[in-house]
Amino acid sequence: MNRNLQHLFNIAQKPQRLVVGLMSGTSLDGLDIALCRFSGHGMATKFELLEFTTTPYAADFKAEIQQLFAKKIIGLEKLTLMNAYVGSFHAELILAALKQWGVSPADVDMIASHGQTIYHAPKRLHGQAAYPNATLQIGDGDHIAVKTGILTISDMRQKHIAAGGEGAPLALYGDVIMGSQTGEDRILLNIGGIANLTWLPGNGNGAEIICCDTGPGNTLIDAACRKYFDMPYDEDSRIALSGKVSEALLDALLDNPYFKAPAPKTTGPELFSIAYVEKAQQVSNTTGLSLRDIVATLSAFTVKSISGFIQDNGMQSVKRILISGGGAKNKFVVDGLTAELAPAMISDTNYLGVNPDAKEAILFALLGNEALVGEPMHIGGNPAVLMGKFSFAG
Ligand SMILES: Nc1ncnc2c1ncn2[C@@H]1O[C@H](COP(=O)(O)OP(=O)(O)OP(=O)(O)O)[C@@H](O)[C@H]1O
Ligand SMILES: CC(=O)N[C@H]1[C@@H]2OC[C@@H](O2)[C@@H](O)[C@@H]1O[C@H](C)C(=O)O
Repeated sequence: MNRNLQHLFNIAQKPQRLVVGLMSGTSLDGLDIALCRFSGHGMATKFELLEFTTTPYAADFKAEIQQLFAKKIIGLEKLTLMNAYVGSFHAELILAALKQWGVSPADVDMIASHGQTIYHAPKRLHGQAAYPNATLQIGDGDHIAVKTGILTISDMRQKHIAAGGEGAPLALYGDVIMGSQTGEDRILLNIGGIANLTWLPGNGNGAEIICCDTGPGNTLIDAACRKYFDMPYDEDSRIALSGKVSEALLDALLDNPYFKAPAPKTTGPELFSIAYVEKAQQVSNTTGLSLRDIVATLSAFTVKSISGFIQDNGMQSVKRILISGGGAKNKFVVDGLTAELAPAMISDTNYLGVNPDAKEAILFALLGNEALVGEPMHIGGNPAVLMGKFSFAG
């Protein structure tokens, strides 16, 4: 047997596997690196998070990504260079993390890499009938595999699209495994740049499970903090808590067909950008609003788009909401959700033994494990496919 196939076969036969999961999200705050140990697959998956770190991106790297990020028109040379560069850079960050943890690359069975989303274009956003749903993550897996010497799986979203999905949210497959609880209606809510949630009804009926992007999470709050306060984000919601919500602007922000479209649906900063906010300000005659009131209103927008989705989609019986992602630290948002969705109990995914900051990196490690040893999961009408492309080190 060819040695690469033999290597795959050997790893798939092991009772346990060490997998590094990577996530670099829309917030561009850094690379999340999770070292996990897996056994089993599907609903019988057992995993343990052994190590986790977020390696922050330096300002110049962020600026380079931002030249491409969510932009309709960019330089093709820059894109080509960055595809290779991001893969190679992520490999360096993984090697540094492994060194710090005292783990030899030879002991890691697989890296599962999300890559960096630079453009997300579901049909509802690009609106071009002849073209399918599309999404693009850069940071080629071959560069990670060759530089680290570790088998790498990457580019997970394309198969989801090929099988009829929008390429997201892939959280569905991990949330069903990590969060289902017979007898309790639950929601797993990730508040990253974009917010997404998975509805897990306690009756165990897979056909009723919904996984969907609800709209902006932190992306607009972050963009306003960058633009108006020269700060990367609203730490501990200090700015929002010092401002006042403008109901007129909030109504204008919520007035978009995205919020009325049926689930499942996905979105990104391609739609929810500062331009979106400025247009809503014009429509609602609120261009004179104080900068603090804008941040307060954008924070309320995150709350209302999440709570509105839950109320409009028949999830009012939810007993427990478990939050992950950086938005779990946004007091304004969490308090707002608690008030809107009472009497649901709101906490974070520590309740499940899952570090809320690491959850998405764990998800990609889990999807890699599924691709290697699992079977396609049939959850309602969602694509039932094993996702990702294998890159061999040699
Ligand atoms: N102490 C804090 N107070 C308020 N907000 C915070 C705090 N810490 C982090 N955040 C928010 O969390 C964001 C980072 O979240 P996260 O890492 O989950 O995003 P991401 O993974 O890039 O996004 P996505 O899931 O959309 O890909 C920051 O940009 C900030 O908005
Ligand atoms: C295209 C893309 O990168 N989408 C991200 C983004 O960040 C949050 C939300 O939008 C979600 O749909 C998705 O990521 C998570 C990990 C997912 O697929 O579940």
